[in-house]
Amino acid sequence: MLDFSFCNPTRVLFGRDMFPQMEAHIPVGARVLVLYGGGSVVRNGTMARVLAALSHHEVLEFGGIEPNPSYETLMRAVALVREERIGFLVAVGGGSVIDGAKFVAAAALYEGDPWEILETRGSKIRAAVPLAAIPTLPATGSEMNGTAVITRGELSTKRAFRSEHVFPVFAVLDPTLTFTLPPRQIANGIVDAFVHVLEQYLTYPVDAPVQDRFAEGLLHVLLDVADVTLAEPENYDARACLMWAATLALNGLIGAGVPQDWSSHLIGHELTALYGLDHARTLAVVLPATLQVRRGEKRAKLIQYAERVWGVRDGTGDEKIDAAIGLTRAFFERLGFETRLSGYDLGRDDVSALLKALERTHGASYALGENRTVTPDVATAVFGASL
Ligand SMILES: NC(=O)c1ccc[n+]([C@@H]2O[C@H](COP(=O)([O-])OP(=O)(O)OC[C@H]3O[C@@H](n4cnc5c(N)ncnc54)[C@H](O)[C@@H]3O)[C@@H](O)[C@H]2O)c1
Repeated sequence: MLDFSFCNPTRVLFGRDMFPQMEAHIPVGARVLVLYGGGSVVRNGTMARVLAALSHHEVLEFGGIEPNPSYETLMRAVALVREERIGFLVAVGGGSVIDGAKFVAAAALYEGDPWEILETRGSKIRAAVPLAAIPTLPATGSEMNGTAVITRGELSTKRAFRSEHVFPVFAVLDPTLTFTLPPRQIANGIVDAFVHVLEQYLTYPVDAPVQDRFAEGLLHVLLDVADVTLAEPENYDARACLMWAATLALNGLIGAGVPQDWSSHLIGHELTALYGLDHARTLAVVLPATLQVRRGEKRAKLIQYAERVWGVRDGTGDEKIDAAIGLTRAFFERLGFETRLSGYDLGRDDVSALLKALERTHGASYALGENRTVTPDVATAVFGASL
C-alpha cells in the first residue's frame, strides 16, 4: 500500500427526513445563498423544502447554473456573494451546481484573477466561503469531495481544480430527491460512478486489498442496482444504494493509498468542451478504448477485475482481459450509451481537434495517467481505438 494522508471533513445527513437537521450546521446569523440550476428543483418542490429548512437564516437565491457549469455564469454569483456579504452557500442540484458552488466559494475570497484558480488547479486557494451540498443526481461524488470541474465557453476549455477548502461542510443525501430524474441522467450517474471506481482501481497492484475489496464491492453494487433503479425510479432502497455508492466512489476513501489514473476523465473533458457530450457519455467512449490500448500496463489489475467483478474464470490472461473489456462495453451499451466516437458522428477529423485541445489544456508534452505514460502518442492511440 502507498503512503497516504486521508481526511474527509464532510458530514453526511443521509435519508428521507434529514432536511430539518441541516440548519444546526450553518453558522448562526450567516447570510445564505442557495445556488441551483435550470429550475427542476423549483418545479419538483425540492427548493421549497430547502427554504423551509433554512427558516432561521436570511436566504438569497442564484439560479441558472448550467450542466458543465460555466465560468461566466459563476462569476455573476461571485459578484453577488461579495456584494451581499454571503457567509454560507448551499448548492442544490447535480454535480454541475455543486462544482459551481465550490468555484464561487473559492473565487469570492480569492485575491487576484479567479481564472488562476483553474490555471493552478486550486493550489493557490487559501480560503473559501463555507458551503453545503444537496445532490439531486447520484453521480459525481462532488457532495463529499474537494474537486470541481468548470467550463469556460469563450476558451472552449473544461478545467478541474481541487482544494481542501471547498469540501462541503455537510451534504444532505436524500434519495427521494432523485425520483424525478429522467432515465438518461440516472444512467449517466451509474456510469460516472462506475468509471470513478475504475480510475482508482484499474491501475497496477500495490498490495492494497482493503482498497481493492472496497472498489470491487462498489462495482458489484452498481451492477446489481443498475437495472432496478432504472426500471423503478421510486424504489427507495435501490436509489439509496446508488446514491451512497456514487458518493463513496469519489470521496477519497477507495483512492487513498493506491495509484490513480484519471486519464479517461481528462480526455473525456475535451469531448464535452468541444462537442457538448454529457460527462458520463464521454467516459463510456474513452474508457473501453483506454483499457484496450493500455492493457499491458494494466494487465494484472485487468485480470483481477475480470475474475472478481465479472466472474470470468476460464481462459488465458489475454482472454480474460478481452472478456472484461467486452463486458464493460456491453454494460454501458445496455444502459443506452454509445461506446464509440462514430456513435456521435465524430471521426478522424475530429480527433485532431481533440488532440489539440488536450495540448491546450495540459501543455504540448503532457503525460497523464497512473504511470504518466499517456502522452500525445498514447492519446492518439486511445482516440484511434474509440473511432
Ligand atoms: N466534482 C467532482 O468530483 C466531479 C466528478 C465527476 C464529474 N464532475 C462534473 O460534474 C458535472 C456533471 O454532473 P452531473 O452528472 O451530476 O449532472 P449535472 O449536474 O450536469 O445535471 C445534469 C442534468 O440533470 C438535471 N437534474 C439534476 N437533478 C435532477 C432531478 N432530481 N430531477 C430532474 N432533473 C435533474 C440538471 O438540471 C441537468 O440538466 C460535469 O461537469 C462533470 O465534469 C465532477
